[in-house]
Amino acid sequence: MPRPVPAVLSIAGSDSGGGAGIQADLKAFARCGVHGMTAITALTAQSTVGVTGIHPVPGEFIIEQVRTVAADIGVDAVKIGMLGTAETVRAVREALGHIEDGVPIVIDPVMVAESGAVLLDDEARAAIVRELLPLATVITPNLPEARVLAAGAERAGATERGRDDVEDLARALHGLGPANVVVTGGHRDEVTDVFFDGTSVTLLAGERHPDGAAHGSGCTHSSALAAHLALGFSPQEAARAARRLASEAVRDGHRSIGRGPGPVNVLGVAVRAVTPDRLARQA
Ligand SMILES: Nc1ncnc2c1ncn2[C@@H]1O[C@H](COP(=O)(O)OP(=O)(O)OP(=O)(O)O)[C@@H](O)[C@H]1O
Ligand SMILES: Cc1ncc(COP(=O)(O)O)c(N)n1
Repeated sequence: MPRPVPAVLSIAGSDSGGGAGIQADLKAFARCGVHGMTAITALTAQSTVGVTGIHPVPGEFIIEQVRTVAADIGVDAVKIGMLGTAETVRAVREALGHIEDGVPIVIDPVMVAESGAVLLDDEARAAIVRELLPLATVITPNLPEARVLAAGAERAGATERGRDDVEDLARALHGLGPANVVVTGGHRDEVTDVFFDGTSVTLLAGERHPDGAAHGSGCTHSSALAAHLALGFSPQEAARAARRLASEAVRDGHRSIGRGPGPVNVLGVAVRAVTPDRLARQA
């Protein structure tokens, strides 16, 4: 029987502070109207201020999480976030073997948390480039992540271009194998996402919300993008929708939750908490 709504799988880390990682992914999936599922790669003890510990999930158990949901529910799109170690990258590569060919895969090459904590070691970065990027329908690095990945591409002789032009970065990253590249704009003044499909560059512009809260913006963006692919949108349409949703989530973000960069709020536009006071006023 066909699924009543698409089912989207996040293979990513847990943020105990609830701002990024799988916690952000599930909220973004709910906002997009798809059924969200998770295969957790690592537990982080994390707040808005920093990460005090990382507990990787054994590779075999990452594979088991994916195999179990794929066998029963099925998967219409995959989003891959924090991986952390090369062993995890290899396990995720193997886990993808349990998902049908042709299912869209969105990879957000998470390297550093908004708070500055390092979430990916050097060996894992090389493994992502080698084992996962060629399988991606879309990759969604932010500007610093794009620079790091493109530097690897230059060493491999894939590009001779200047590294600081964002369009050139997107082209260089396309050379690493993904079908489409979005370099997200959160780290640039004009906050324009740059989309490249191997033929042409499209600039995805929108409003900038300098006073918003952006912890989890990248996770929200890549999950919304995967959800829109599962809903049948083209990669470019999905990237445009994801940019809009992430931007609204930053605008509605909670700056006063925690002492560091506050979490995005992707459900803020749609949901109002019912408090005893509000309920009494309505009665
Ligand atoms: N201040 C902002 N105003 C509007 N949109 C924003 C803002 N900051 C980020 N975005 C949007 O959010 C999405 C994620 O971009 P960003 O570059 O922040 O990702 P990221 O750095 O990977 O996020 P994270 O901080 O979660 O790792 C993009 O579509 C981007 O345009
Ligand atoms: C588990 C996990 N995954 C991803 C991020 C990146 O998100 P951000 O850069 O917004 O902190 C994070 N902080 N934690």
